[in-house]
Amino acid sequence: MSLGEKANNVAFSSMLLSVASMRKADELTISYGAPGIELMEQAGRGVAEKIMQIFPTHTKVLVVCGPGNNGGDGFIAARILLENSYNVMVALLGVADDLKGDAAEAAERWAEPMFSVGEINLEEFDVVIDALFGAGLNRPLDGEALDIVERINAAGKVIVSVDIPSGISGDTGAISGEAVRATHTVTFAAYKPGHFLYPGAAYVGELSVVDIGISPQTIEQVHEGLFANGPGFWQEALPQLEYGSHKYTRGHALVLSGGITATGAARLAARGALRIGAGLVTIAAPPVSVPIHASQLTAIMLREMASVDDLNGIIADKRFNAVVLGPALGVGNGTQELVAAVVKAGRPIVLDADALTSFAGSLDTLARLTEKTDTVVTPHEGEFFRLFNNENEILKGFSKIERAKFAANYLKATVVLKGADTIIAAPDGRVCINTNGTPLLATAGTGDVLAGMIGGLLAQGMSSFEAASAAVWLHAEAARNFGPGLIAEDVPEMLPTVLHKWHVS
Ligand SMILES: NC(=O)C1=CN([C@@H]2O[C@H](COP(=O)(O)OP(=O)(O)OC[C@H]3O[C@@H](n4cnc5c(N)ncnc54)[C@H](OP(=O)(O)O)[C@@H]3O)[C@@H](O)[C@H]2O)[C@@H](O)CC1
Ligand SMILES: Nc1ncnc2c1ncn2[C@@H]1O[C@H](COP(=O)(O)OP(=O)(O)O)[C@@H](O)[C@H]1O
Ligand SMILES: [K+]
Repeated sequence: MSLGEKANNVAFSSMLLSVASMRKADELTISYGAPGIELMEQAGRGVAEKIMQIFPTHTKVLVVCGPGNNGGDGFIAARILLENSYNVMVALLGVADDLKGDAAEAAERWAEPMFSVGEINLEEFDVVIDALFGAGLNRPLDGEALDIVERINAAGKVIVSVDIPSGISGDTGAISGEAVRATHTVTFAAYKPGHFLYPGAAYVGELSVVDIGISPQTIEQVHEGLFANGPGFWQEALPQLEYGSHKYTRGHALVLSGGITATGAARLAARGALRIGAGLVTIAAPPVSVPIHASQLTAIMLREMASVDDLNGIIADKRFNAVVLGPALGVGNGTQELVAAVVKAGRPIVLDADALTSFAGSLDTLARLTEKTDTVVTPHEGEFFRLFNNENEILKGFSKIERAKFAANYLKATVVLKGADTIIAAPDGRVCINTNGTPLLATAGTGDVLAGMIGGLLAQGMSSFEAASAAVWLHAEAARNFGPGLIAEDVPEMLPTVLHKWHVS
C-alpha cells in the first residue's frame, strides 16, 4: 500500500505523536489505572491479528525480540499466535535475564523456549515479526543487532514490524546504519513522524494503527501540533459553493508573469488557481510577454504590467485577494520590488521560486516583508538552502521538520518545504507532513502549479496553513490519478476528478 492509500483510509487520524509525546501518553494512561502490561498485551494482540489477517491459515512465524519494550510486544504477539495454533519460534537479541519491567513480564508469559538470534535459520519461516527496536532506538545499529537486521532483510520473507521498522528514528525517519525493510508495520495509538519522513518512510510498507487503550483525550493532551496531511486535516476548511455564489465571492487570484522566454510558469500557476476554484484568475505580464499569453489564454485574463507602478495600479482593485509571485519571474531587485508592492497592498501572497531566490543574501529584508502579510513560501530544498545560507550554523543537524519550523518562525510565514515528504509549517509552530507524495511529480513545472493552487485557495478565503496543506495533498493526488506520463499541464486538468472524489463542490 502506498503512502497515499494510507491517507485515504477513512479511519486515518491526522494527529501524529513524537516519540516523547507517545511516551507521555503511555505514562498518563498508566497513571489513570491501566497497567503497562495491559497496553503491551493490546499492542502484541494488534500485531498477532495483523499476521492472522495476512495469513488466515496457519503458518511458520519467527518473532525477533529486542531488549526493551518493543521486544515485549513481540513476546505477547508470539503467545497469542501460538494460542491460535500458529507455529511460532522466538529469538531474542541479548539475554532473558536482562529484560526489565513490562518486557520481563511479557517474556514470563511466553512459556516456550527462547533462542538467541545467532541460532536462527530464517529460511525455515514464512513471516518474521520485527520486534527489535521501536521508540527506544538511541544509537546506530552495530554488531549483532546490525547482523540480524541484515539477515532479516536478505531472507525475502513477509516482515511485520512492531511500531516502526527497527533502525528508523520515530521522530525524523532517519536511518542509523541499517533498518528493517518491512512489508507491514503495525503501530500503536497514533502514527509517528518517522512513518512518513524519508528515508524511513520507504521501509514502512503497509501501515496500520491499533488502539491499545490510550484515549483520544490523552492523545490530544500530549499532542504537540504535528499532523499527517490528508483530507481529514483540512476537508472542513475547504471552500464550499453556496447558492448565490458568484465569481467574485469565489475570489480573484493574480499571478505575475516573467519575460518573453519564461511565460509558461505563470500560465501553469494560473491554471492551478482556476481549477482549484478561484472565481477569476488574471495574469499580469510585462509588455513583451502579453502577446504570447494572449494567444494561449482563454478563461484566464491578462493585464499589462510594465513597472511596479502598473502593479500598484492593478492591485488597487481590492478584489484581487491573493497574489502568486515567483514562477519564472526573474531573479533580482525588480522581483524584490514587486514582492514589496504586494506586501504593501496587504494581500495574501504565495512566494515561490525566483521570488525566494531574489532574497538570497537578504533574508532579513524578506522577513521584514513576510511578517507584514499573510504569506506562504514554497521552497524546494535548493531554494531553502540558498535563502537560509547564512543560518547554516544553526541549521546544521536539524531535521527537515526542524528546518521548516525554523523558517516559518523566522519569516512569520507558512513554509511549504517541498520534496518527496513535503512539510508544511505554520508560524505558530504547527507542522503537517504530507503523506501522498509521488515521484510522478518530479517533472518541470509541477511546483508552479502548486504555487497557483495555494494562491487559488487563499483567494477563496482559506487560511494559509490549511490552504497550503490542502493544495499539497490535492496536487499529489491529481498526479496519482493521472499516473505515468504526467506532465505539469496535466495536474490542474486532473483536479476536477480529485475534487469530485473528495466531495468538494
Ligand atoms: N508501556 C509502554 O511504554 C508501551 C510501549 N510499547 C512498545 O515499547 C516500545 C518502546 O520501548 P522501549 O522504550 O523499551 O524501547 P525499545 O524500542 O524496545 O528499545 C530499547 C532497548 O533497545 C536498546 N537499544 C537502543 N538502540 C539500540 C541499538 N542501536 N543497538 C542495540 N540496542 C539498542 C536499548 O538499550 P540501552 O540504551 O538501554 O543500552 C534498550 O534496551 C515501543 O516502540 C512499543 O513497541 C507498547 O508495548 C505500548 C506500551
Ligand atoms: N520524488 C518526489 N516525490 C514526491 N514529490 C516530488 C518528488 N520530486 C518532486 N516532487 C514535487 O514536485 C514539485 C516540484 O516543484 P519544484 O521543484 O518547484 O519544480 P518546478 O520549479 O519545476 O515547478 C513539488 O511539489 C515537489 O514536492
Ligand atoms: K520494530
